[in-house]
Amino acid sequence: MSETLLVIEDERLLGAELCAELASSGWDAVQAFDLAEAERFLFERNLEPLVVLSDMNLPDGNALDLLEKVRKRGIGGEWIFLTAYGGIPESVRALKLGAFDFLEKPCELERLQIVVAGAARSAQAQRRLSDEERQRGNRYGPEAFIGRSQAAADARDMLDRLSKVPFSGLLITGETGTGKGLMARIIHNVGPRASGPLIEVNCAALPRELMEAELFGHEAGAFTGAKGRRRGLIEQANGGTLFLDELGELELDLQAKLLKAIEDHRIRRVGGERELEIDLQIIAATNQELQKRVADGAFRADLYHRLAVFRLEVPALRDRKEDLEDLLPVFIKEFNARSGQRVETVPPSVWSRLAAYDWPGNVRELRNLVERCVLLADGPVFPERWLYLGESESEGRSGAVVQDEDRLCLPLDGTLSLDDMECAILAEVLRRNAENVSQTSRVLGTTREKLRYRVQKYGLKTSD
Ligand SMILES: Nc1ncnc2c1ncn2[C@@H]1O[C@H](COP(=O)(O)OP(=O)(O)OP(=O)(O)O)[C@@H](O)[C@H]1O
Repeated sequence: MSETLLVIEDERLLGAELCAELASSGWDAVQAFDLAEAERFLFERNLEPLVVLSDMNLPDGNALDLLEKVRKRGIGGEWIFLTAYGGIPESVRALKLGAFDFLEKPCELERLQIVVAGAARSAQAQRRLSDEERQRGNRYGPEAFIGRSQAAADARDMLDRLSKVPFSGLLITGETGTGKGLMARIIHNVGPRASGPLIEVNCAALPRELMEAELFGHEAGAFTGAKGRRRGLIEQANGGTLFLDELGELELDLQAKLLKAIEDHRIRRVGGERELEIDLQIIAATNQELQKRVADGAFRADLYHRLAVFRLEVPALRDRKEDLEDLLPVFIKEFNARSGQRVETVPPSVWSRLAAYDWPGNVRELRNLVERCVLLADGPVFPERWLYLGESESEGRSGAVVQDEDRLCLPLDGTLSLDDMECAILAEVLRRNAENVSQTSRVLGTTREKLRYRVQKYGLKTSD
């Protein structure tokens, strides 16, 4: 896929010649005529060039000042300076700022190509390193999917197998909070694409009109508000993995575009003319019965079959409660380490209440519960009073959630997690609007998609 190279040159003819020469060797060359324009490309339009080829002295200042700003913002890419005068003091400053090389004007085209190719290799290596660094914190293998149940063991076995085969599509199904996202991260991290990026997208979190540009990217002016060119998430995931969470929420026309991208290994940015080659694996997750949506015509059968060649089904926690015995100590350890607490023992009464509960929010709910209890513990014993398990116990808690006709008061004393608060607010607003999703989303100033996602996440009741 062609990478972007920014030429900053006020001599229009020279700039155009350089762009043409570099475009002939596959670069997507973009020209800025002064520093202000270059700054807009870099800071407002997120151009992300791999290489910048810049004149040193421009009508509105010295390019080293721009390079300094770029470095301060942590923007990568290699810079090559074109200079006729490049005095020693400037060269020293340029090298301190990490300039890649200098080219004297007028420069030979052959030398230009050699220096630019070297800069591109160096910038690509830097990109890989920073991607790896970003992901190092969460590198894990199949053993990170904890649980002693047969279902958890089968899942680990499948994760291991899948990470060894070069699949292009995989579908993970399961209720909210069962660990679908965790599985996707494991497969990426132990598979052959681990050194590439892992890009996660929640298809329910964005309104339809933004989703297409998010996924496929756009060219400048492709639609009202499209300020500059933007690489889409599919393009960003090139060489790695694209994780599409809540795939069932993707609109039908975008499903068709996605299928085409998977089959042709090509995409076109919104408003773009050129096709860009892509090479990535797609992991999709859904907590809906996708087959039923296919039967209802709400989900394309061809995309479903393309992705469901490999399928992983994660059972609900209530169907593998023996996993609690492994999950609970791990989460306690995690939150002890984070908070400096030292919770060590779990009383039998707590164990029996956890085992009797049916966990509608699955492992996520358990993790949130452990976070709350560890943070609020007064000593080494896991505190039973902060369990708040399910509806029967939420009455104790709802004493704290005060309601009257037009307001809802939530305690800020740590007894409710952010998720608990969001759930309480949504449940109450839904109740006041006859459980109607459209009406409730209007009242809350959000989209139906976003609301529906949260309704499913918290298992709330609606009239739909
Ligand atoms: N078997 C497991 N072992 C360890 N941690 C787990 C396990 N299953 C889930 N988790 C943890 O529980 C939390 C919720 O999991 P995750 O986000 O992967 O669920 P999900 O199925 O993708 O949910 P959603 O459908 O709502 O996106 C995460 O913090 C995850 O790391």
